[in-house]
Amino acid sequence: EQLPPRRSGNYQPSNWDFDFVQSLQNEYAEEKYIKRCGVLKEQVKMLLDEEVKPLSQLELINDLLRLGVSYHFHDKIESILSRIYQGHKGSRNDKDLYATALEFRLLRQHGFDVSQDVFDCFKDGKGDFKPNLWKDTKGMLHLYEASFLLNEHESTLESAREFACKCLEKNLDDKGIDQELAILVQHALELPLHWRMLRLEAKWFIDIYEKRADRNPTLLEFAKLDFNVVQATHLDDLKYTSRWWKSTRLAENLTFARDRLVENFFWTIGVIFDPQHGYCRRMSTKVNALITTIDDIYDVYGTLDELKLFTDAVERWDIEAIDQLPDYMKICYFALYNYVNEMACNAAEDHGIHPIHYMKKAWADICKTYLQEAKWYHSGYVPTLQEYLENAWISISAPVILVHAYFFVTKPIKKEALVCLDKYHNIIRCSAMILRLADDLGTSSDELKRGDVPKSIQCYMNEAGVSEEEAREYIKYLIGETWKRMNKERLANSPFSQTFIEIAMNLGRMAQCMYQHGDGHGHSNFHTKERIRKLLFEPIG
Ligand SMILES: CC1(C)[C@@H]2CC[C@@]1(C)[C@@H](OP(=O)([O-])OP(=O)([O-])[O-])C2
Ligand SMILES: [Mg+2]
Ligand SMILES: [Mg+2]
Ligand SMILES: [Mg+2]
Ligand SMILES: [Mg+2]
Ligand SMILES: [Mg+2]
Repeated sequence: EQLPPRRSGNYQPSNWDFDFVQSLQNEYAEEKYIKRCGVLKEQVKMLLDEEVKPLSQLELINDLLRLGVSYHFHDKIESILSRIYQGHKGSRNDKDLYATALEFRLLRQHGFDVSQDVFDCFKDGKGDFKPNLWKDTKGMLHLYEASFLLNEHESTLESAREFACKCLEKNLDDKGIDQELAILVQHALELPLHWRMLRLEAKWFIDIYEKRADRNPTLLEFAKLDFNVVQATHLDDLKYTSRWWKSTRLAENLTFARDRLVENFFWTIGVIFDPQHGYCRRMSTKVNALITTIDDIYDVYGTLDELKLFTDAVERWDIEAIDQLPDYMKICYFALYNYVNEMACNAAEDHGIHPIHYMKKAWADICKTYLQEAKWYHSGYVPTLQEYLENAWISISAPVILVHAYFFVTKPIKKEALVCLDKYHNIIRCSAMILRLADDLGTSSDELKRGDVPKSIQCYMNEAGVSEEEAREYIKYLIGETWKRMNKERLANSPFSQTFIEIAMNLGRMAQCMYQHGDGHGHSNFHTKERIRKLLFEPIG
């Protein structure tokens, strides 16, 4: 019978074509720069050794973190923070607000479970923060940033965030505010440091640091050179994935789907920028590209009957299932089956653990949630927010992304971690929820225009009878609530490595960055193009 007209995502062709990507050059891969970087790194290491005052040590560590070079000194930073943590544990806090907040944030950020009670000395008899603190803009700024490291039920940090927000917004209006501080305050109020994409933050902060009167010239040169050397590594990874994407021929055969190789790679920069993890970026880009294509088959192009066939084929994970599929699905299923099996083989270890079980389960799980959304769409059913989210934290693809990333960065694989992968451990659920909520804030307007399942915003509007503006505020509130749970996961003794936990948290950060100004992925907008140019195509001068 006459097929219903297929929807379209009205997606534009890719901003960057294959030849452009392959033509990109970056001189910072040359030996002379690598050597210079090594010399500067040793000099910066001595800076760390020479600092003896705890506050100076913390300030230097904070600069290293924000400049994006702390990954070079991970062990040294850990030992300095551990000594500070042990030294101040249980003793009465005699530092000013700025030092207290800076120490609290750095310790929590590195997994030290320092208590929120360190802030009690800044509260009055009624338990509120002392009003005379609001003039201390620098202290307020660091209290604000520290408050985002809170776990659930930490009321002191909740009130710290509210108090600091109010004071900082008021101080911004104050003509007398120090201009350098005002820039830091504006940046913080836009998005707290804890939620920011690390590479973008490094690029931004290097510019700020360059203008600081107390900058250390060696550290500045090192930060700029390291940023460029890392960028050269990323460019090699991008070129590899671009050749792979062309070889799949998915973009030319499935023209209804998003052709977003560079954006799919850009996600991996946000997830894991460390130069040594190029393999993870290359493989994760393949996963992202497959997800993007399959997501569009379910969201845009497939009829319900076709989608049931595809879902069944993925659940069976059997190349024979390809015969039951329509031609356009055959191409995609063949690519999924081959590339995932290939990645599983490469990740397989000798002690009899084969990743394919976990990888194919993740794909079956996501396709089932995709099918559920398609059924809701085609029946016109509007789920409650709860019903929608129980399905959508999986359909946003974070479990697929993180299960695969686990095998790309973990050697040897730990058996107890595999159980946590299989049942999607909390750190995966929190990361997925943040990605979902941020994605809906950024993409749901366009998705609804072309036709898609009602997203979290629309489900909440329908259920609570509120305006879109109020629903969006509520979704942002839920992102904040989810971060509290994710912060706790960092401190809990999880079966996962710090690297994997950072990957999960960075996926949430990347989502908030990608969708900060609307849909940065599908209709890659000005901000995404700018960010990709700054991070991937343009060395720091
Ligand atoms: C990498 C991703 C997070 C994943 C594939 C592309 C995305 C940007 C997003 O695409 P979207 O169509 O917005 O997902 P959904 O809303 O259809 O679940 C889902
Ligand atoms: Mg296209
Ligand atoms: Mg592209
Ligand atoms: Mg979609
Ligand atoms: Mg979808
Ligand atoms: Mg979306």
